[in-house]
Amino acid sequence: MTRPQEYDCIVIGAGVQGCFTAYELAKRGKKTLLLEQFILPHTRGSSHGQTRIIRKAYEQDFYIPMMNEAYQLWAQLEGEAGVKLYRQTGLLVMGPEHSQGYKKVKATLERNKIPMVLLTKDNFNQHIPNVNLAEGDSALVDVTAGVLYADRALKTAQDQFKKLGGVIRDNEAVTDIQPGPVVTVFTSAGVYRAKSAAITAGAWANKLLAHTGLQLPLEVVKINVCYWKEKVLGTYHINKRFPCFLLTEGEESNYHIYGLPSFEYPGLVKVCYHIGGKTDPDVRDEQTDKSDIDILKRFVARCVPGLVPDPAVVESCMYTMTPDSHFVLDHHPAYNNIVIGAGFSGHGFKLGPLIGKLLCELSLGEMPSHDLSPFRIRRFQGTTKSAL
Ligand SMILES: Cc1cc2nc3c(=O)[nH]c(=O)nc-3n(C[C@H](O)[C@H](O)[C@H](O)COP(=O)(O)OP(=O)(O)OC[C@H]3O[C@@H](n4cnc5c(N)ncnc54)[C@H](O)[C@@H]3O)c2cc1C
Ligand SMILES: O=C(O)[C@@H]1CCCC=N1
Repeated sequence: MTRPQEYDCIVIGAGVQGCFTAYELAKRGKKTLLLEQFILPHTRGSSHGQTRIIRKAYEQDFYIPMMNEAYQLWAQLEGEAGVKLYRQTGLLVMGPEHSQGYKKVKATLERNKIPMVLLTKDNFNQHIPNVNLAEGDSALVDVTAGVLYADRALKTAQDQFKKLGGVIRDNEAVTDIQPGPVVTVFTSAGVYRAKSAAITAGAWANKLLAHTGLQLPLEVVKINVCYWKEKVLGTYHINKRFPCFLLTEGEESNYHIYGLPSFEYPGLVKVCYHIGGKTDPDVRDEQTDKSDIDILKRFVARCVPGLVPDPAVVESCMYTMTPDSHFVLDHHPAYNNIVIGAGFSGHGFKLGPLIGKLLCELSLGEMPSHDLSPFRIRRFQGTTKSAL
């Protein structure tokens, strides 16, 4: 029998969080193995596709220092790799003026002195043509927000990791984890041992954690990623400075609608619903709920009149939700040398480089460089299942 290969750290799952965790560990000189169940690149998890929104418009203050550093880390990676990963578009935030969500986002931006433009009913269409602001809604623009080139970002993180000597083994599913002072990881193709392991398995987190006797209160949902055709080509194009947009709340569940300008597919604008039907990641496509598409059709017809109100393309992606929609970034409660990055709740991409840095710090037993109390497992007291 061949001896297990030895590493400083094994990262399980090569989505955005695993790629950046592995890259940070390699930057710190650690011999690192990144394991991925599918052949890379793939479209079965949560990190695929060409675009993601980056923004500071959050309801909670604690994301602001994290986002400040995330922007710096994205720029640093662009410089190191000589690749463009971010394009500024601004994010239009719309919602009823006195609603909780809208007020909270506006207050967070104001309190933290984030560049922002408040739009009025009268000047709204000068700035944002071809969009109907709903009756009673207010609007603001988070100026530094924009688009991240998601697939390109993943490839860049993987390439930089490999340049630093990191090893990626794809098409190799982890089948068991044996915790201990040295962690042993069994895959479909071999056995590996390391001083520490990072579990960044996205929608499969609980399946992996079951091997360590832990279950987190995570719910996996399938998101229908919808693209809508412009009636006149270019109306909502990124080059015409059409921004990303987000609805905080409003009539008919509008809280959950967001969009990006056209450019990734010619003539198509991405407009999606932030809620999906429950699914199992191994049989994602058995979830066929399309009730979100009816909500989106009505929104598009009413508020984005330059689009055909029927989706031209529908792709699939998954969110892994926590009960409070904040992430899990923590040590395993029973095994300090296993760290967990999970439950990114549909908004973790923009923070990928920082999450990689934080999981790396946790793996190395260092004090994390941001306050991780909102992301601790113990906040779920009573809802985690442990067989330990
Ligand atoms: C439609 C959509 C739109 C989004 N929009 C935004 C946005 O605008 N802005 C933003 O910031 N975020 C956004 N997000 C959220 C963001 O994309 C996710 O939070 C992020 O991609 C999660 O990354 P991850 O690495 O945790 O998961 P994943 O990308 O799913 O990575 C986990 C990996 O682990 C692998 N794996 C699992 N089990 C095993 C195993 N046993 N062995 C080996 N490998 C395994 C999987 O195959 C997978 O590749 C969006 C998500 C979706 C779906
Ligand atoms: O994280 C984000 O910025 C976006 C916003 C809307 C829903 C999904 N992700």
